[in-house]
Amino acid sequence: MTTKDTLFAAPIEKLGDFTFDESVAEVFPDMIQRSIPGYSNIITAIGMLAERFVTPNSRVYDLGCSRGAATLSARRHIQQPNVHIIGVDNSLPMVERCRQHIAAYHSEIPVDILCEDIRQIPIHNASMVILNFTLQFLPPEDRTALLNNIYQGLNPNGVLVLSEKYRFDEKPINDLLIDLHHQFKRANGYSELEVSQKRTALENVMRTDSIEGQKERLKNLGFSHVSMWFQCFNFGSMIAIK
Ligand SMILES: Nc1ncnc2c1ncn2[C@@H]1O[C@H](C[S@+](CC[C@H]([NH3+])C(=O)[O-])CC(=O)[O-])[C@@H](O)[C@H]1O
Ligand SMILES: O=C(O)C(=O)Cc1ccccc1
Repeated sequence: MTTKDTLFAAPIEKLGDFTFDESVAEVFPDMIQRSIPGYSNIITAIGMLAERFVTPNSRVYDLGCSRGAATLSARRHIQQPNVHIIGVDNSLPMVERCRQHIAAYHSEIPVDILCEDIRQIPIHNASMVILNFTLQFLPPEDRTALLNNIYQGLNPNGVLVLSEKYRFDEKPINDLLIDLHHQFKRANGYSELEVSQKRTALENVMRTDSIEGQKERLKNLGFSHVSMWFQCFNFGSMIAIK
């Protein structure tokens, strides 16, 4: 059912920028599980947070939903009536697989998966918004506007779950955490070549923020409570409550 990620296993002569194309969408569950430390714990916790924060008659947005792992975790745990989940991703190969995956599980809670840019969609009546490793792929200059749109669309006490790869201002710490992440990937079966080719492919498309900068931005937008709830190496997830 899941295809193994070998996309960077052979030497690639002209290494282009990483994109969420057909080949990435096909191997994505294996790729993300072997690449992001704590990924499955974060998916589980998104379900737990949905159970607590999602209110009756409200919406849940999963922005950059890929194949729908966070959407499904949230949907499994929501107990409230009249909730609608909206997943958004601008990669059609992801969206097609996401729709199939979601249709395979029965639930009373409706889910719409939109193939759109998350910078273009209206957000209203949200009790929960999920950005699980998506904001890091937006151009840095577009991030604050999206977070503000989310803030405006959240109901009082609504929650944003924001998971990201982070950079650290102290060089010895940054180097150490990047190195530990690469060791984690090696332990999950990626070769030195796979790690280094993917790192190069991601260089231009994934520009990381600092934890402090992210927290400050969320506070400045008006969020009442902001906290990291998970960190492993240079990956982490925070909650921001309106
Ligand atoms: N501007 C954009 N508009 C819409 N989608 C976008 C945009 N930019 C990137 N994406 C989409 O954001 C997703 C990021 S992956 C999220 C994992 C998922 N949340 C998970 O919980 O499994 C994270 C990763 O690969 O590290 C991809 O599917 C992109 O197509
Ligand atoms: O693989 C990496 O090095 C990452 O930083 C995480 C990741 C996971 C899936 C797609 C793109 C980046």
